[in-house]
Amino acid sequence: MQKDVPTLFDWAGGAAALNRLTEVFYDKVLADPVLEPVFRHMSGNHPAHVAAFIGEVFGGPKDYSENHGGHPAMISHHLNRHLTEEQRRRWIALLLDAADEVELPDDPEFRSAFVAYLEWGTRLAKLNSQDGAAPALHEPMPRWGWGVPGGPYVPAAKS
Ligand code: HEM
Repeated sequence: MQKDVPTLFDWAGGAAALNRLTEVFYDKVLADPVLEPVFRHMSGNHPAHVAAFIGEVFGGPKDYSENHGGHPAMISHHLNRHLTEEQRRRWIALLLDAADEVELPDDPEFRSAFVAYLEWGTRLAKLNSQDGAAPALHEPMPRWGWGVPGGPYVPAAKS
């Protein structure tokens, strides 16, 4: 096991990198025929709030919990939105395009953890957006880690 494994937040490049990611992402969203109608009325702070949420999940500062209502607020934003599978998939596809564009780390270990979180989070958002969904609002903030790889890519030492 590696010593001093960075958080996903630090490895991604911290708040500046995640803010760049969501800025580029929501520009794509607003130019996308599938997602534009869903996000047409979002506030100008939406990209920064999503960056803060993901940052906290990835082990960064508790900005979303302390300043934006925490996990219950995030869940509530998705209630009754009736998100479709097509919208969910497009959301992930555009976020991964944005990740490449802003040059988030592309090591297999980081991208594996990143995609695993996005799959989990977007599927929950879709479930919670359907009629009759009754999500537990007081679940703690999720915390995402490296999973099986255990840490970022480390090149093999030359012998
Ligand atoms: C990991 C997955 C996701 C995360 C972490 C996430 C996070 C968030 C957060 C933090 C907010 C509140 C923003 C604010 O405070 O202004 C929000 C709102 C929202 N999210 Fe998500 N979300 C995810 C997936 C999705 C998906 C897949 C969709 C649709 C395809 C979606 C649609 C929305 C909408 C429509 C809002 C409200 C926008 C508005 O205020 O007009 N989310 N999301």
